[in-house]
Amino acid sequence: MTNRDPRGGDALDREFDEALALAKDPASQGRTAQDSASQDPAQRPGRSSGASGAPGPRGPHRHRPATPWPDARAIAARAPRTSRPSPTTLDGTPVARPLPEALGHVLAAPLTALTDLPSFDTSAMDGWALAGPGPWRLPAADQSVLAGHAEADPLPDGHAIRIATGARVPPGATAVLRTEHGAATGGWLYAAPAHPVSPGQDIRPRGQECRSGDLLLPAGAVITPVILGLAAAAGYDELPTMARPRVEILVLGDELLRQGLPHDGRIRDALGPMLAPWLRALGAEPLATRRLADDAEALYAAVAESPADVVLTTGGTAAGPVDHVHPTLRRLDAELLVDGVAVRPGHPMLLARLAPHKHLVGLPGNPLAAVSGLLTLAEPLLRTLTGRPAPAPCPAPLAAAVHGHPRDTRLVPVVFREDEAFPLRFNGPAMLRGVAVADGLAVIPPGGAERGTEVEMLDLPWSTAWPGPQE
Ligand SMILES: Nc1nc2c(c(=O)[nH]1)N[C@H]1C(S)=C(S)[C@@H](COP(=O)(O)OP(=O)(O)OC[C@H]3O[C@@H](n4cnc5c(N)ncnc54)[C@H](O)[C@@H]3O)O[C@H]1N2
Ligand code: MOO
Repeated sequence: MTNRDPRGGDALDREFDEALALAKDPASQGRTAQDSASQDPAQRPGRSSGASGAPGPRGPHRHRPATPWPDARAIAARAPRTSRPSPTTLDGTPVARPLPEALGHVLAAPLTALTDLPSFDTSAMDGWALAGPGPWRLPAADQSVLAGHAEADPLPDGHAIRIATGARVPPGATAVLRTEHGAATGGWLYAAPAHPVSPGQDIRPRGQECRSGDLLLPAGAVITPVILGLAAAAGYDELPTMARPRVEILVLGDELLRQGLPHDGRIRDALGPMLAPWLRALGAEPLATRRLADDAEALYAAVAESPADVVLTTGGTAAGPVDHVHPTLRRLDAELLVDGVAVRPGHPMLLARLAPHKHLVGLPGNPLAAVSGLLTLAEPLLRTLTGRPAPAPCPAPLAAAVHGHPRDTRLVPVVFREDEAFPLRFNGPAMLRGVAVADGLAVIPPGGAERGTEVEMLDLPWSTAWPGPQE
């Protein structure tokens, strides 16, 4: 929202530089934001969650005590658990989806095999099914056992018959001889001397991969194309999936244009196009992306009336004259679970409970700060709501030293090359240029990290399937 304090993202950099200077000043060493706030009662919270100890939505922002970044993520991941009857689906009922529609959803129940796989003894190669030691007598007519046909007649000892890959092996057959390893002459089949036949060779026995009832996948697996294939092979026509949390995106700001070039102090909305597909990749169902003017009443009505499980706002989180998110939350008597996070960029981000089953994530307006809020608060919240497991930590060594903030965690876009994470330029709070080419975001602890230090990495979810049509 442009018509307020014009500090914006550059102010962060100034604040950051000031903070670095402060950190070098021995007189200020060790004085934290928490300390500053505890000396100033005006900074203390209004209504806030006991879970987080996060401050309320009042007061200026510069020295507001912020929730440490790891705690903020943990609070977001826990938030739905305290208010939902079941951790599996939004109302506890799985949604059955036909296989073609199940891609990218989360399995709501373990996937158990409905059949043996293979479901019959099958030939692994094109060649001959044979019984006992050779040579083997071939049928008078040119007969073959083909895939997809009923079981062939039993094969007597000393006999062979042509067989195709995937065909049912006739009863009595003891092995399959590959076409290239045998010779048929004068009604007899001979194995090449270099390829003597061993019992069971090139027969896939029934149940080799699984028996009916075997556990193939646990509940909580994200359904990939391969899982669709496995489920079909195992006899499924539809899969039980978790209900997806519905998300409504409210993009705030009079200055935002939906098309064309920036002009007259107005800029393009960079978040509207990004958020719905990103949220879909995180397993949510975006209901709508609404652009709202800087109007307190419009925001109040939109949040109060939203049918979504999660309302996601962008902009308006700070302390400017048209930053309406905090006043709106106060008016709705929302419970602030996180109000400001000790992370750069993105520190004004917030998480509130509007009702037992309805949460609001407030992302800052600066685009990289919004990405930071998405990964810090929306991702763990949606992970719990969708029943997805927490990603396994995958730290990587930094290919270069990264300056840290004295108190706050930093999230820095990186690319991976030869097992090292290379920090990218263009990582300012208002910039998407770095993160657009990034493989992930490095989590830089307060104080920074030297070259070679292993730091946590946040994955970008582009490898995840995208359920449903794109907006
Ligand atoms: N007095 C203070 N001012 C600010 C603080 C603070 O602590 N005290 N924090 C700064 C930080 S850090 C950030 S981040 C921003 C967050 O501001 P808001 O969430 O209120 O966002 P806006 O003011 O609406 O916008 C900030 C900036 O981002 C641009 N913007 C907004 N929406 C979009 C969009 N959809 N696409 C592209 N760009 C967008 C907007 O034009 C502004 O330039 O507050 C600082 N101020
Ligand atoms: O500067 Mo703010 O950190 O962009 O979140």
